[in-house]
Amino acid sequence: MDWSSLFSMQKKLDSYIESNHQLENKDVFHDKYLALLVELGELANETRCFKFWSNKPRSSDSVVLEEYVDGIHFILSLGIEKGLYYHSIELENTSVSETEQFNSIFELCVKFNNNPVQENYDRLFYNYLLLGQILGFTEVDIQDAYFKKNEINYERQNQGY
Ligand SMILES: O=c1ccn([C@H]2C[C@H](O)[C@@H](COP(=O)(O)O)O2)c(=O)[nH]1
Repeated sequence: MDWSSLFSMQKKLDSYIESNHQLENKDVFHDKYLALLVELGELANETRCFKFWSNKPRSSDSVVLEEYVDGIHFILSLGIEKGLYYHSIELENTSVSETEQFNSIFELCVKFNNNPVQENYDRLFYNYLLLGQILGFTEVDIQDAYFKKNEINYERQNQGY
């Protein structure tokens, strides 16, 4: 799957948001890093994968997918901040649980924040895509949902969000 169109869409959205908030000269890497951690928490909450104490069902696939692509936005955006790009490689089949994968991704986020180099970015991006696969989404599902959410993000900016 080719991610280049998403990288260029994200670059345009980020520039639009930054100019809308007069942030062109501010380094927002650390805000975006925290935003990604928050999105990961929100996504885990929608899946309820770790809530062994509750019988309530998880949110619908469409709600989980929308939350998932918020994370894609911030991962793309963090790469763009550092001039990094993800070259797609085929995902392995895995029997790792959702909880284990979330915990790995939190760790990979910390590593990338401490040392934002290509190798750490590739591992973070790859493992986030693997999480998508574990959650049952295809890369086409993910890209389609990204396109929709990207448009919603423009609408929100135009409505004074
Ligand atoms: O510089 C930015 C800031 C925000 N978003 C997008 C990513 C998510 O889709 C959405 C998150 O916004 P909240 O719903 O969490 O406010 O905003 C970007 O793409 N780039």
